[in-house]
Amino acid sequence: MPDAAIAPAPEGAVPASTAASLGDGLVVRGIHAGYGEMRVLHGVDIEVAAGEAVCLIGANGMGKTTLMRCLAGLLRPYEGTVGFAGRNLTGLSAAARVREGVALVPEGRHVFKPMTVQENLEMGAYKRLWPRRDPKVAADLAHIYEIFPRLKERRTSLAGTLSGGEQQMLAIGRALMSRPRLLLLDEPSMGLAPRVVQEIFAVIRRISAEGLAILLTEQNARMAFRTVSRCYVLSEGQIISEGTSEKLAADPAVKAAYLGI
Ligand SMILES: Nc1ncnc2c1ncn2[C@@H]1O[C@H](COP(=O)(O)OP(=O)(O)OP(=O)(O)O)[C@@H](O)[C@H]1O
Repeated sequence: MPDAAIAPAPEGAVPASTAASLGDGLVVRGIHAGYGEMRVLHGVDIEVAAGEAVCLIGANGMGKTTLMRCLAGLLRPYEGTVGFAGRNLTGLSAAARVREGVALVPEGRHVFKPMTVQENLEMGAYKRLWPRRDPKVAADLAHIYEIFPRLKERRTSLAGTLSGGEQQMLAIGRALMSRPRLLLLDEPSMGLAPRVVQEIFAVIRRISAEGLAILLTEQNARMAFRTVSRCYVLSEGQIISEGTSEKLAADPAVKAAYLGI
């Protein structure tokens, strides 16, 4: 995982007026990104206001994960800017973005399998454990165990022995331990049974109601519409539609492509 600082952003790349108008939110402008010659994103603009829950809907391979990696600082875009809470994050490393309040729950979970559940959660708070232990870490751990009682039961188990749903809960809990102001969730329903997906989305609704801004990606539009207020539709690396969940859920093209109706 690249952790070194990536190229510094051009001065003032996120216009102050735009950043100010979004207050504490996320402002993404003109992101072009890909992998060498393989161009995936072609000028993506999105916004998430403070405390808002937004979904990026898209089928397989449309570039959702590529955008999330650009937002989290794991992939350097060819062009474009990422602003959050009025600050330009474009040139910052992934670790620096965590310090700015942006946490990613990656696609495929990526929990630390040889470590226990509790050790995984503490890893999410590593910036608060060293050089001096933040006394609030214990209270945050208790809060995560209250949200996910199953993780409390399994706190001494190795993460590699958890089910897929439990690993997803752990990945979310680990991200929350950094006390983010924006949570990026990349396809939290992937590979999970419908009952477990319901459980995960109930938690996402709860943490959203507690005031955390959320940007999630999903192929599962039905569940997303019930969870977020606004959505963007990403197709072949471009935003082709956006609006309230209500509006998009009623759009015949969206229904046909993402709801199978
Ligand atoms: N490391 C990589 N190197 C080269 N191409 C990649 C890499 N990662 C992804 N791609 C390609 O980039 C395109 C977009 O992939 P991305 O993972 O962003 O899509 P996605 O919308 O998240 O889809 P999925 O739901 O399958 O994860 C795909 O064609 C994919 O094959």
